[in-house]
Amino acid sequence: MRRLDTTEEGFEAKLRALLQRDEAAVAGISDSVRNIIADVRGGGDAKLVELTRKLDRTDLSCGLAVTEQEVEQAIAACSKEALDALEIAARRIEAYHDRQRPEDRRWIDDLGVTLGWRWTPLDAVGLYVPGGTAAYPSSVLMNAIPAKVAGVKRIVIVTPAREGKLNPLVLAAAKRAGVTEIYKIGGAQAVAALAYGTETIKPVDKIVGPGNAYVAEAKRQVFGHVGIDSIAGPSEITVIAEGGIEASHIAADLLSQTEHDKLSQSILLCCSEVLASAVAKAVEDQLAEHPRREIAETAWREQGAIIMCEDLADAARVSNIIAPEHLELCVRDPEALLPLIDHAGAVFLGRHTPEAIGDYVGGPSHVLPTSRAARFSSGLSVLDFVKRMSVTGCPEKAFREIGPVAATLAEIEGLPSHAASVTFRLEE
Ligand SMILES: NC(=O)c1ccc[n+]([C@@H]2O[C@H](COP(=O)([O-])OP(=O)(O)OC[C@H]3O[C@@H](n4cnc5c(N)ncnc54)[C@H](O)[C@@H]3O)[C@@H](O)[C@H]2O)c1
Ligand SMILES: N[C@H](CO)Cc1c[nH]c[nH+]1
Ligand SMILES: [Zn+2]
Repeated sequence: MRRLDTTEEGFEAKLRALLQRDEAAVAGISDSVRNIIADVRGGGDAKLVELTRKLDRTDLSCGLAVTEQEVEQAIAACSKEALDALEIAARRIEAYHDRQRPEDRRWIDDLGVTLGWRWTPLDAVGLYVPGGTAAYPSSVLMNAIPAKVAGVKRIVIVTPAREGKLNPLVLAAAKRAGVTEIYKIGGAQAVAALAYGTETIKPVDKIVGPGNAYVAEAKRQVFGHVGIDSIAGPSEITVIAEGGIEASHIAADLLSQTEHDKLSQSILLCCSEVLASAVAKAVEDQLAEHPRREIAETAWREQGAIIMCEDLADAARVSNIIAPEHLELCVRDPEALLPLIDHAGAVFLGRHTPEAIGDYVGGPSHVLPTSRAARFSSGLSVLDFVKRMSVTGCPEKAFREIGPVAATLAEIEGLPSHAASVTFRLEE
């Protein structure tokens, strides 16, 4: 873990170096991801079976797809408590995303031209649900519900089966959210299969969802051939905390994201030395007992940081440079600080809103931009699953008014058929 102070010399350069984390990691894996994608394009199902045997120790020679019977058996194996929790989360996520449906617009301008736009859903989307070191039923809901609300008809999940097993609640969540196909594949090979198709898996139009560095890099590489959402890679959290907040709570919040991945990043911004030291100690105490210690400790030691700031406004300034996936405002008056925050995937207000609420049950999707992508992109939403088509309609009178403008500009651009398509009609 690094200790920094915003008043020290060269602070911004040191901060930017700290944030450079997965560029370095990606540099090491981008060639192997490229090879995996090429292999799957050339080798189809057989290559998927071979790579899954090697990387996930799972034999898929009997089939890649999860059957309806497997889904029903999985649901029967889930406890009532788990299914009830899933249902409450699903309803809250649906209610939030229902409000995100964009509206069509139509109007007639001064010249009588009909103008507007229509939103239409994508035909087929692929949702990546991580499954390497943990199972993520919550990510099924957070990916699939926005797609369903948008009206996507074909919703395909890929998720790795660790040693042949899928978490039953992952399948229950897929059924609850209206997923149409599920394949037991993960990593870059799953992204390649969704993008280019295989004998069994028809290609999709867009691939969304979080995953580790292999998944994030594969999405980057297939972008253009298919659409993608943001790059939602190894999880991150920044906490702005004020003195007086319980240190063990903040420590748990920081570890809640380092426990995802060795490449995860947790950063505390605070103005109190007493709090900074108490949180550092509480993190060590919690790590000592941590069931995922190797992952959480590596991420905290390699990428974690405590940054001393002059005041809350200074902390907000630093947070905007970090542009974290998740930002907790653990302060007495979070609403007063919120207007100073410009870049974060999701913001959590006040000490009773730990980030884990957002991971499971708050309502917004937890699929969020990482690695500073919150500077230019947003978390997954209904808008990721729809497109906007513009609409223009000229009655003859309006055509005769604006047609000559089009013809003039077409002539200037040296495009005679463009001009003719207008002038022929004007001469009618
Ligand atoms: N940003 C978000 O919205 C968000 C949400 C949930 C989870 N996450 C992140 O998702 C990630 C989940 O990671 P995970 O590893 O548990 O699951 P994962 O499903 O993302 O990755 C597992 C796959 O990685 C591939 N892989 C692993 N090692 C490989 C190697 N050496 N060569 C080639 N391929 C390899 C394998 O194919 C395996 O199936 C974490 O980084 C977590 O922080 C992010
Ligand atoms: N924090 C993750 C997004 O970075 C989402 C998640 C799912 N389960 C637990 N956490
Ligand atoms: Zn999480």
